[in-house]
Amino acid sequence: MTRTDQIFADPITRPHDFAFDGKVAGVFDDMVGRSVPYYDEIQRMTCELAADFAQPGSAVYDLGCSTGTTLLQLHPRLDPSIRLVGIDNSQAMLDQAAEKLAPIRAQREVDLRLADIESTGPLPQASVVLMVLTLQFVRPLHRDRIARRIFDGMQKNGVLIIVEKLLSADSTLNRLFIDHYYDYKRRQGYSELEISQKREALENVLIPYRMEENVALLKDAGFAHVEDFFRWYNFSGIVAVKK
Ligand SMILES: Nc1ncnc2c1ncn2[C@@H]1O[C@H](C[S@+](CC[C@H]([NH3+])C(=O)[O-])CC(=O)[O-])[C@@H](O)[C@H]1O
Ligand SMILES: O=C(O)C(=O)Cc1ccccc1
Repeated sequence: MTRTDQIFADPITRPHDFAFDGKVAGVFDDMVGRSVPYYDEIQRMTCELAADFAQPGSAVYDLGCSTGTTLLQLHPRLDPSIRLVGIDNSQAMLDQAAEKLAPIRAQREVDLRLADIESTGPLPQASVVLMVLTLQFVRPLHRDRIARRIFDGMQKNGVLIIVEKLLSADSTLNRLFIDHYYDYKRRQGYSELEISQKREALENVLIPYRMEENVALLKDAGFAHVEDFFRWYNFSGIVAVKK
């Protein structure tokens, strides 16, 4: 059961970096639903595309699976021979995911693993790998290696789907996109204090790339075709196909 996000509602006396701890995990579905424009539609599109490319007998990996929202929505669209693997480095998130995914475990193999994406090994039998709002939390130094490792282990005709917050290459547009994004947060009921305290907490941990940097990252890793399938100001969805 998810509660309303009040994490940044009161003044914070000792500022600290944003962490996916127990407090955040308990309100995460409300937080992400009110903080990411078109979150439900992004989930739907991600699941549609994942189902298009998921091959029977293969595995679908969700890196940074959080509370298991994507895996749960994916389940009814996939052949029962397909194994679901959720990876996250927050035990509190995985506890929420285990609860949410319990009902489907009788029908399919679901593996939830506590691991750091920056140091996990190859992902065997992957036809689809998802990173929905996760790559942006990986330290830039590690992003190339992770993309290459995902590509190397992936089956032919497989896909990597990433959803990312973006930086605009143009400073004026960048400011305007962020202004419109904060207007969106206000419409979702977040106060000025909540918006500014969360911005500060995320500053060193959520590091957005420009669209061109993400495309180059995926192409350099080996993906033959890279295409954006979603865009709302500074949020994007990108699908990368291995031929
Ligand atoms: N190095 C890492 N290794 C493993 N997990 C990590 C790492 N860094 C961050 N995470 C995990 O990645 C997730 C990012 S949230 C994903 C939303 C979800 N995909 C959704 O579609 O609802 C995005 C957001 O909150 O904006 C968190 O659960 C972290 O614990
Ligand atoms: O709130 C933000 O600024 C975001 O980019 C989305 C988000 C959602 C949940 C946790 C961290 C960031």
